[in-house]
Amino acid sequence: MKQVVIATKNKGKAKDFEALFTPLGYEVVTMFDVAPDMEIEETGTTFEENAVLKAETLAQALGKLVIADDSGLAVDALGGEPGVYSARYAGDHDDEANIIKVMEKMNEVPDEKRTARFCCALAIAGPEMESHTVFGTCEGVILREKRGTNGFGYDPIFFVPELNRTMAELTPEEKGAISHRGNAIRKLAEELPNIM
Ligand SMILES: O=c1[nH]c(=O)c2ncn([C@@H]3O[C@H](COP(=O)(O)OP(=O)(O)OP(=O)(O)O)[C@@H](O)[C@H]3O)c2[nH]1
Ligand SMILES: [Mg+2]
Repeated sequence: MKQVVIATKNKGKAKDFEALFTPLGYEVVTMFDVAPDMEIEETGTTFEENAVLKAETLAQALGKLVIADDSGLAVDALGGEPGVYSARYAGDHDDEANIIKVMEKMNEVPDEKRTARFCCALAIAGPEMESHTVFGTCEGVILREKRGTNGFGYDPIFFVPELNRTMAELTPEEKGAISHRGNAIRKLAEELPNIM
């Protein structure tokens, strides 16, 4: 089976990528498989910078084509927070603490001002190419309580108006069809013939 290497250690992301790449005939390989001991510090201030950092670091180590994802939640009423700090907003990769922090900060924010978007920068890097990034978003509204158990991160409080469900109430396939990650992957697929 053809493989696609994703520079991630996030199992939720890996599942999202599997839902998107398996139908195309690709096996998703992550850092757990190819570089379990590697730690890549995310020192960038934008999603794009961090995605390139992750993709180039792993591509260089493996001598292979690699895709990386840097993503997060941008809440309008919080001036775009948690943004690039989404994974470490309250506790490091503590989804529950991160959700509680967002909900507490938004306690006084009325329903019509609770708009937000998920953002995803994907970078593709390899030994014989210039790195390239694409960006995908998904618009939604932050709820006052959690709904659903699928997905990861902030999915249970991210309501998608068109589907009348939270991200955590969608199957991986349904999420992929509308998510920031799915939108970014579709853009990358469109641009691939021009960049390689
Ligand atoms: O509810 C969510 N549904 C999503 O679809 C989603 N995508 C991103 N996020 C949040 O943003 C952080 C990314 O930070 P991030 O790009 O640095 O990834 P990460 O540190 O988790 O893994 P890695 O890929 O860096 O190894 C994640 O941890 C989450 O908190 C999401 N939350
Ligand atoms: Mg990270």
